[in-house]
Amino acid sequence: TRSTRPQRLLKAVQKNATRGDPQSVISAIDHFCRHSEWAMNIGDEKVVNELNPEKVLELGTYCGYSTVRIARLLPPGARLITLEFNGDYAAIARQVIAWAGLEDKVQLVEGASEDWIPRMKEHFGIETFDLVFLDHWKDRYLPDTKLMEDCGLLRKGTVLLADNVICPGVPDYLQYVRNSLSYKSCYFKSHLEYTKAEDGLEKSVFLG
Ligand SMILES: O=c1[nH]cnc2c(O)c(F)c(-c3ccc(F)cc3)c(-c3ccc(F)cc3)c12
Ligand SMILES: [Mg+2]
Repeated sequence: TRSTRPQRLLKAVQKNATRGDPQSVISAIDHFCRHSEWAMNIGDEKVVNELNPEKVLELGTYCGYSTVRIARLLPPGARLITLEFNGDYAAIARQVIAWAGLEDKVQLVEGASEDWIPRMKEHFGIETFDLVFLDHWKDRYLPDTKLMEDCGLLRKGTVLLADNVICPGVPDYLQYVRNSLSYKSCYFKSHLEYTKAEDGLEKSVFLG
């Protein structure tokens, strides 16, 4: 049967990127998405870099592109936990992360965010996160944010970074973080990855 897009993306990484070189993995995926097939990676334009997180949670791994983008910048000892619901995506992402040589910094967990968020403390020994990147399913952004609050995983200063707040859009989440007294929120206008359509990131700091 015909290969899947994630499988073709992985082949492009293994063909064009250097093992152990995260930047070459990112460039290979960007090239694949610009010149071969669009894929829902956050892309090379939507960027927020002034953060220095030690403990990062990523909701939605897909093929591991943003995982590599974030993990390559983590200092020794810092950790990124990434949750992926789709087993096929998770299998590809594991190989992309390994090709980048970042498996020591990244823990990829296959399963539903709502099942794993309540288990972060007892299963991973994580008290609170410094950064949460929301890039999974638009209908889960708000409930998972409330669940993280209820599980005590957010501390004063934790940054929530949400992709696709315009396209496809997450109106209920935006309304919440922009109107809640518990968040300081701001919008980073950009474009839908590899296209001219508007999209952007919402950065929301939890105030405790
Ligand atoms: O679902 C997503 N999760 C995370 N990031 C995403 C992302 O960065 C995207 F650009 C898109 C997107 C947006 C526009 C479009 F035309 C196609 C896909 C999606 C998405 C939206 C609706 C779906 F039915 C399927 C995929 C996602
Ligand atoms: Mg996205």
